[in-house]
Amino acid sequence: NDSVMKNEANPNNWASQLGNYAGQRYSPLDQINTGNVKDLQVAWSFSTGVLRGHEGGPIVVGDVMYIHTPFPNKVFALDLNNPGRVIWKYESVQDPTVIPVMCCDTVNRGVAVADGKVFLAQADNTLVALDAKTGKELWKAKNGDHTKGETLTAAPLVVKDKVYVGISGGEFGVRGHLTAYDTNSGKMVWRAFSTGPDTDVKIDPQKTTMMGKPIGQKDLGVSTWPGEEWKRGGGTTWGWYTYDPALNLIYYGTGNPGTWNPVQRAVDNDRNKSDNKWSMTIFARDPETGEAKWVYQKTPFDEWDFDGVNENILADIPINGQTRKVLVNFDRNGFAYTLDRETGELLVAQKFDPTVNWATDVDMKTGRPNVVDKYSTFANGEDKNTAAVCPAALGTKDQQPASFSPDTGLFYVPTNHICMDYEPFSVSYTAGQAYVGSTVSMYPTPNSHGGMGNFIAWDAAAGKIVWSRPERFAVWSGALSTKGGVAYYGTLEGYLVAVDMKDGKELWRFKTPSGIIGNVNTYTHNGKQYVAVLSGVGGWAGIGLAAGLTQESGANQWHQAVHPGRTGGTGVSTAGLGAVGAHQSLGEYTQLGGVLTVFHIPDQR
Ligand SMILES: O=C(O)c1cc(C(=O)O)c2c(n1)C(=O)C(=O)c1cc(C(=O)O)[nH]c1-2
Repeated sequence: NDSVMKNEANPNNWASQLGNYAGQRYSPLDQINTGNVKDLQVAWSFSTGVLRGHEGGPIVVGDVMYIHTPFPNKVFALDLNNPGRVIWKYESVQDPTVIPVMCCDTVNRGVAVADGKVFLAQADNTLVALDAKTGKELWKAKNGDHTKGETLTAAPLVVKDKVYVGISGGEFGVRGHLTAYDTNSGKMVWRAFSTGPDTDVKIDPQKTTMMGKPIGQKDLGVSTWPGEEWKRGGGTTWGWYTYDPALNLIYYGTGNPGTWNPVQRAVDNDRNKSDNKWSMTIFARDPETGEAKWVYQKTPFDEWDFDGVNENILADIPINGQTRKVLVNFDRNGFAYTLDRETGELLVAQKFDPTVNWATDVDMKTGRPNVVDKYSTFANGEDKNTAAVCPAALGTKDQQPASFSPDTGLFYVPTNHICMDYEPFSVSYTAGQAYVGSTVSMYPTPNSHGGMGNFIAWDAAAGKIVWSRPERFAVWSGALSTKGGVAYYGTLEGYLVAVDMKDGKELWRFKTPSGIIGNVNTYTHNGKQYVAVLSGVGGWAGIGLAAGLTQESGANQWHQAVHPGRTGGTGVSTAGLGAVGAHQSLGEYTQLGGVLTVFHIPDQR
């Protein structure tokens, strides 16, 4: 899209959620740098008036900043010439019965701005286009049905004359898809499913490649599932989407394969027949037609809820002395993958946390993980209670997007440091009811630094951690790297932290009003650089606070919701699908509340 490219090319803007089509979350601004970041102070702040988890971040185009909230998905256009003045406000009317079918808090990862329009994907599956000047509704499209467990949380992507949206609901047996709508009319142009026959998935087995070769076999999206399980096969698309204009390919990943109980997804009780394709898969698709150019499945036959939806960051980096056009993915499963983004060739697959134990490594010939039996939750055709799997279902990284700096050639990655006990059980499918089929409890990685997060620098050519900073809680906020040599991230306690990109040394921190699960952005206004972030604790990591699950009673209520008919299990430790136990003490550090905070160096210009 010409307007997106033009806005992104101007470093005064922060034009899209991930900063640019490549998803790099890097800014060439350097007024705020390693020498002066210690002088950063609050310039202004703005309350969104909404509680619960604030993901995503502010978009800045020219003199206007656009921010959004979790359900009910308000959007504000703010005047930067009169900081915080509301130019317009959009507030949808949504059926609140959408809230209980959102698995991991009522989050929204932000709006897209293109062609004078603001695109918002509402929780209730409405995709709406607003006039960027006035906030008036231009059109609406219906992308799903929450009574079947379908919701929207992901940020839309605009390429040329189409806007792309995914779908959430993997925990409700939703069948995932990515859908393209015409930006002018809101008419659906194509929809590509994640499971099912090749025609639905837009795979041509003779042309679409996997590990460099045509897939060959037909309809693997059906045959790798027992019976009709693919119809409730998850593979939802609630993460981030990136785009390479030169190759004309869009990239995104698919989530967990429906129920978390692997037995119900096994063909003939044989894991080797049960890849559950195309869940947990990176897709490279033609944006015009949706046809899949290549695919790569990271976790075939998932047994741990390692959704493969994390952002695919596009970068050109030297590998073995040759500059390669790569895609780098920090997966929930704890492996960081470097692939050739034109062909899907797997170049590097290494753990980005050494404590990851469910697989020893990735076979570079087949691209498949070598699973450690002890941590499998499936054995001899039966489900198996398994303790001390690392990472937990929260993943070594979840939705929190990483950053790539072309200056250092390194990736700056917010990570989790949490393990789990996993107890699968049989669950029957009812549309609109949770289809989880596992009790999970989570806790800090044992025998480690005691905390539940790390912020790391990663070399994607070597597959190695360059430096790592331990954090008390999961680092659930998106990172920013800058030409000024400073990287930023937020913590669940609410600190915005600035570190030296060279060695990870802390340069500055500030406690914002609530825990940060939003993404840090930067822009300039009237020639001066600002850093901005949304606070508002929540998301899956903060679900205990967001949904009031820290009390035993609340915990059991949630437990009952996802495990109807069962008793409270071990109470608080398994609540919120296991996330509450891990982050039990979060309430000692922060409370709910959505606030935008904008920082500057006061005496700069
Ligand atoms: O399977 C799904 O459809 C689905 C959706 C979402 C979502 O839309 O937020 C999450 C997850 N799964 C999930 O597995 C997960 O870890 C998660 C974390 C978060 C969050 O915002 O903190 N959302 C989601």
